[in-house]
Parts: sequence; C-alpha cells; structure tokens
Amino acid sequence: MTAPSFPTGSILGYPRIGRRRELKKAVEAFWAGSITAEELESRAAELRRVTRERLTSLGLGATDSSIPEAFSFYDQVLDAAVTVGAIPTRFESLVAADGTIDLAGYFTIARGEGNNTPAEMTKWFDSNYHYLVPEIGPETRFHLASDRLIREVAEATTSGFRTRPVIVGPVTFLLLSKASEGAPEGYQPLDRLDDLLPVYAELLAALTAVGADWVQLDEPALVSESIEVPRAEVLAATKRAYDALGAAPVRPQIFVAAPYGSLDDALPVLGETPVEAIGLDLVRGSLPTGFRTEKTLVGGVVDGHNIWRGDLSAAFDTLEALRSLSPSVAVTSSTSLFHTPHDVADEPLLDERLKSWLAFADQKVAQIATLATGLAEGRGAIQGELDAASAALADRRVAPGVRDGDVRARAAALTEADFARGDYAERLAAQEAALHLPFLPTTTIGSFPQTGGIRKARAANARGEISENEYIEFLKSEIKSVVELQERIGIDVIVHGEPERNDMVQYFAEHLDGFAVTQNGWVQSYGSRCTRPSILWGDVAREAPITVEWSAYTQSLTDKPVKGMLTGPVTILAWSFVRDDQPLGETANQVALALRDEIEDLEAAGIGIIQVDEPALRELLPLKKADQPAYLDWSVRSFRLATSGVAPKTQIHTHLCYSEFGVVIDAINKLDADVTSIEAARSKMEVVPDIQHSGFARGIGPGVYDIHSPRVPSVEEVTDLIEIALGSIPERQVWINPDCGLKTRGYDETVASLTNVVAATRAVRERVHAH
Ligand SMILES: Nc1nc2c(c(=O)[nH]1)N[C@@H](CNc1ccc(C(=O)N[C@@H](CCC(=O)N[C@@H](CCC(=O)N[C@@H](CCC(=O)O)C(=O)O)C(=O)O)C(=O)O)cc1)CN2
Ligand code: MET
Ligand SMILES: [Zn+2]
Repeated sequence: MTAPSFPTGSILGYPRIGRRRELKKAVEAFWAGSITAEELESRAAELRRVTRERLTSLGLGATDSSIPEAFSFYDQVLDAAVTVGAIPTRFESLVAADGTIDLAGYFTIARGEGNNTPAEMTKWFDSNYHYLVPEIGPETRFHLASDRLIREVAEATTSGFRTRPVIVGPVTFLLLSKASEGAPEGYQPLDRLDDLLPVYAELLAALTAVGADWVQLDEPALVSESIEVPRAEVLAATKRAYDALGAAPVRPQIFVAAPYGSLDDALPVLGETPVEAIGLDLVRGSLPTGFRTEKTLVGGVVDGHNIWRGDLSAAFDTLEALRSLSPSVAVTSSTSLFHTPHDVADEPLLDERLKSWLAFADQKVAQIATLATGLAEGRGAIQGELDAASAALADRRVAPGVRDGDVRARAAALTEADFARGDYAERLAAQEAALHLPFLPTTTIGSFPQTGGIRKARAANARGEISENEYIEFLKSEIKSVVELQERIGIDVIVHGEPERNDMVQYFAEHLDGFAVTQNGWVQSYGSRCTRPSILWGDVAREAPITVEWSAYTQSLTDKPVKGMLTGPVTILAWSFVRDDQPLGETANQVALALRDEIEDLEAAGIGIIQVDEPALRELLPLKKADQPAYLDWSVRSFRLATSGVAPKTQIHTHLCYSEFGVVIDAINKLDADVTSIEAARSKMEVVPDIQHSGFARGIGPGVYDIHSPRVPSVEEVTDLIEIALGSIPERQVWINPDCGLKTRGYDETVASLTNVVAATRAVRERVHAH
C-alpha cells in the first residue's frame, strides 16, 4: 500500500477562538466558576466540530489530512509543554499520580496562583500573539503526559474526518524554552533534545493508532536569527531530531512547517532527513535556489498574517516555480491563519469596495482551495478566480483615499530638522522649571481598570441605547474618580485612565483617515484576550484633535501635571493589518505626522507631559539580521517625527513592554524621549544593566511591579526593586511606575498596589535624603 500523499491544498492552522469568541467566553466562564470543566470541554468539542465542517464546506477535504487539528484552550506552546510533561516544579502539586494535569491545573500554569507566578509570556516571533515560555531544566522528566491531541484526532476520526494533528516541533519547543531556575551555568534547554525525542516518537505512534496519516510539526524557530543558540547547533539539532523521528517504527508521515520566514541553511538539512514534506513560507521568504528534493514541498503562498486578498495569480506563479524544485508540490498558508479574523462576511458595516480587497481566514481557505485546483488541473481551471483577484487588486490601486495628494506632499517636504528636538540639557532645565516634580517622580502607564461598567456603557452607546452626551458624561465621571484616586494615593504625574478607549490602537484608528475597523474581526492576542486589529488601507490623516478634550478636562481637575497619552506609529502599525503596497516606513511617517499634529494641539491646550507608547518596537524587529538596521532606522525616525514638534519645556515620555529589550536598547535611546518607562519587574530589573551600558542619559522608569497578575506587591518588594534601579542608574534619572497599564486589572488590587508603590517611593526618598 502506498502512503497517502500530502493534501494538495491545506492550511497550517485556523482561528481557535470562534467567530463570536465562543472559546473566550467559555474559558472565562470556567474561570469565574459559572461553568464546569465538563461544560467547557463540551463547548470546545462543539467548536472543533463546527470548524471541521466549516473548513470542509470551504473546500478542504474531510478525509485527506488537509484539515489541521490545531485547537488550544490557551496556547499551543503550553500545550506542547503539558503534552511532554514539562511542568515547572513550582506547579508540581497540580500533577496527578499518573503524571497528568487537569484543565484547572493547565490554566493555573498560564495564570499563576497565590505566590506561584505564572509561566512567562512573550511574543511569538514577530506577531502580536504571546506564548507561554516553557521552563526546562536537568530535573524536567519528559514523558507523554497528555493524550489531548490524540483524543482530538480520535474525535475527528469518529465523526468521519481524517485530520492532521499539529504540534510545536521538538527543536522549536526547546529553543523557545528557558532554563528553569537553578539550572547550572551554561545549561540550555536544547541539551535535553535526546531525552525529549522518545516522547515525540511515542506521541507519533499514538497518533497513528487513532488514524492520523500525517502529522504537522511546527518549526518556526528555524527561520529566526533571533535565537540565542548558535546556528550550527540549531542545524545539528534539527538533523538529529528529524533523523530520529523519521526512524520511529510507527508514525504518520511527517510534515515540517516553517512559518514566519525562509529556512535558508535549514532547508538542505531537513532535505537530508526522512521527513516526507516541508512547508515553506513563500510570502516572507523567496523561492530557495540550488535546492532539489523528492519530498513534497508545501508552498505557503497565501499570507496567514495579513488580510489582503492579494495577488492570487502571482501566488500561482510561485507554486509553478516551486515545481522546478520538487515533483510534488502542494499549497498552504504562509503561517497559521490564527492571526486573521474568521470571515469578511461577518462585517456588514465595512465598505463593500474595501471588502472586495480583503480575505480573512475563511476567504483564504477558499483561495487555497482554488490554488489547489489549479495545481491539479492547470491554470485554465482557475483563470476566472485569478482574474477576479487581479481586478480587485487593480481597483485597490486606484481607489480614492489610497493615495492622498496632501498627505504625500507633506511627507515629501520633510527635512532632517523635522526629526530632531533640541539639546537635552536645555530641555531638562526647561522641564524642571515648568513641572516642579519631586525626586523619584511617581506615575502610571496610562490605563486604569477597564471595568465591566465601562465596557457596557461603550457597548450601549454603540447600540444607540445611551446618547453620545450620556456616554461622554459617564466617561468624565470615570476620569474624575481616577484623578481623585491618584491624588489620594499621592501619585505625582496624573493620567486620565483611558476609559474612552476600547483599545490603544483601535481607538486611534477609529479617529484617523485611512483606517477601517471591524465589528467581529477578533484575533487572539494571548489566552482569552483578543484584539480587533484595524485595517490600514489608505493614506493616513487626522481630521480633528482626538485626545485633546479628554486631556484638557483632566488637567482642569488637578493642579498636578497631567500626562497626555498617545500610541506611537510603530505600535499602531504592528497591531493593525497594514497596507502591503508601500514600504512600512512610509506608512509609519504618515501616522507620525498625524500624531505630531495631535501632540502640538495637546501642548497648546496646556498639557506639559505627553507619552507616546511604543510597546511593539521590539515586536516588529525583523527575524533576519540583515533586515534589522533598516527597520530600526525607520521606526526610530517615525517616533522622532511624531515627537519633535514640541517646545523644550514639553516633556515627551515613551513606554515599552512585552518583550526583552536588550537588543533594541540603543534604538530606544535614539527615540530621544525625555522619559522612558519600560517593563522590568517581571524579570527582576534584568533590563537595568542594559540601560546603564547603553549610556541612557535621560529619564527612565523601570517598572516596579508586574501588572499581569492580580497579586499585590509588598512595600518591601517594591523598595528592593527601586534600590536595584538606583544601584545602576543615576538617581536623578529614575522614575517610579508599574510595568504597564492597568486596564486588565481590578480596582481593589490596583489601589492596594499603587499605595504600596507610593509608600516604597517615600521610604527610598527618605533614605536617600538622609545621606
Ligand atoms: N491591540 C493591542 N495589542 C496588544 C495590547 C493591547 O492593549 N492592544 N496589549 C498587549 C497584550 N495584549 C492584549 C490584548 C488584548 C487585551 C484585552 O483586554 N482585550 C479585551 C478586548 C478589548 C476591547 O476591544 N474591548 C472593546 C470590546 C469589549 C467587548 O467584548 N464588548 C462586549 C460587550 C461589552 C459588555 O456588555 O460587557 C462585546 O462586544 O460582546 C471595548 O472595550 O469596547 C478582551 O479580550 O476582552 C489586553 C492585552 C500586547 N498587544
Ligand atoms: C501595552 S502598553 C499599554 C500602554 C497604555 N498607555 C496603557 O496604559 O494601557
Ligand atoms: Zn505596556
């Protein structure tokens, strides 16, 4: 019997959250104790059933392994960790006698419990998705500890499907892991590869037993040059891993997928292992040269990370060119489709013309089905679809708003002077004279808790149940109470709390030309948290001030300085779906000019401190080293363009979080902000030496407590972190703030935490002044 061939058309993965965020709602209901684990399981099973049926109706085969079995309750990396038994020792009590962990325990690793901190969360390659970092040490005892994936494949088989199980591959799994606490110096998780592989082999055998013909092992770490392990070791591990899995006695055929970029020198290495199919990201990467194989090459020509309908004809050309590398070619998405929303058809309010240019996950599946037909039957069989996509693309090029003469003229007239503020010493003196801040000024990052009440009011306003005026009055009362709270606690620089914002990017997109926003375009960001990335489709311009009235109102309530709050150009791009018809740097400058006008208006309205958040600066850093300098150049320039229009006495802040910043610290310095707040508490101030070594001469606020969990930091803890910062950074530069905004927190823990932060700050002030 010959082995079943790889499906001609397939996808690497599909949104897991559900088209109406069913999974989010079920998971949060389980956390709240309002549904049982059984109920959560049955809702998840229903979601998987609906997904399989949907994918079949969109043109994927029900029984040819083209449908990925890629569900997750929280995160695919956590799933892999739990599958191989890699539970951090501090969670050992959650593990049952038979080595398994139940759903509640699984969520506890993700979210923490009491003094047990959750697994660290970090960005998944260059996306806005966050995974949980596994902790692997010499003590980790790998064993097949979860049969969840096996049961999901069996569930599919039972209902008449033959799906393709997906799991993070062993090399990527270990490369994304960190050494567990107490691991010896020089130890790295990849050292444990040989102990891990038998567990993967056992899993492959079990998947075969429940009917899997193919398994997909995701190895995106192979495309990244931001991995600390030397490349030669990564390649050697790849060879060893896939030689070993290839030799497993009972296994499905192996498909290694490498999304987010080109495999480069890892491709010939995989080519020499026994795996049967290799997936190439041909959206980010280009066609490999000088490589030929008998294995199936699966061309990822449909962009899984963006929402454009794109050039289908060019995608088909690429697939045909791929045929010169292998006699067996198939088509897939460049990445899992979980970065895109479900369905354009769920957006009745979007402009019809714009919609004709878009493809969300379901439209992309249909495109892949089309391309698969083309591969099987020739271009002629799909010429109609190719022509329709080309016509939509041509229409997009000439549509009004895509190119705006005024916006382009303004960008063309920029000179170097528009990208630079004056001398820092002069700025500092002017700011000290204007602001009268105490030593170790305290502030927060901007948002205060987004309560159910705020969300309800916004939803009611959107449905027309409360008037615009009522909504504004409600928001003002929110702001008033947030200001009073900060004054009561004793915070020095006041924020308004951002109650008017559904999201720090979407809010600005709703107020700028060139953007569209969706109603149901939810994409998972981490766990149950989702965002609706905006669609940046045209030239960007600001019609009217956006935040000025809110900030001016806030300033009218207090004698303390109020900090205006904006989102920076890089972050607005990173968390939107951005036009792909011009360089990102050009688009960033358009956003920067709109923000520059907003900043000047804030200044004119008497706002003396303005924060421009750039939490995504590190996220967009290209995975390939050769692409990084150009990125760092345009990203820094766009921030400077936005912020260089103000007088020396106006203090510009920026804020960064959600990443390790060591590699971009020089770029952060070049932003030339007067004050930079940066996430630091979660890593116990690891970033502080980097800041010191980069010669940061301006204000710096390393976060003094982690806002990702409801845990209230003690005064002592915060005091210790402040002292660590003071040990490396000149004391006049130090600011005191949390790691990030408070929008996901509740009020009880927020008040308690900020009170302790102020108490710790006062204690340190006294200690320093006593000297
Ligand atoms: N875009 C973006 N990316 C980011 C971040 C960020 O803040 N924004 N932060 C970092 C971490 N990522 C995060 C991503 C999402 C959330 C988050 O809190 N998301 C919320 C949704 C936020 C939102 O859009 N809220 C809307 C819509 C809320 C909603 O669900 N409304 C209900 C109705 C309201 C009700 O009756 O309760 C509905 O539509 O059904 C609003 O407030 O208006 C969630 O998943 O719950 C937090 C952090 C990195 N990436
Ligand atoms: C993810 S960075 C968040 C910054 C924003 N100003 C806030 O406080 O929520
Ligand atoms: Zn932040």
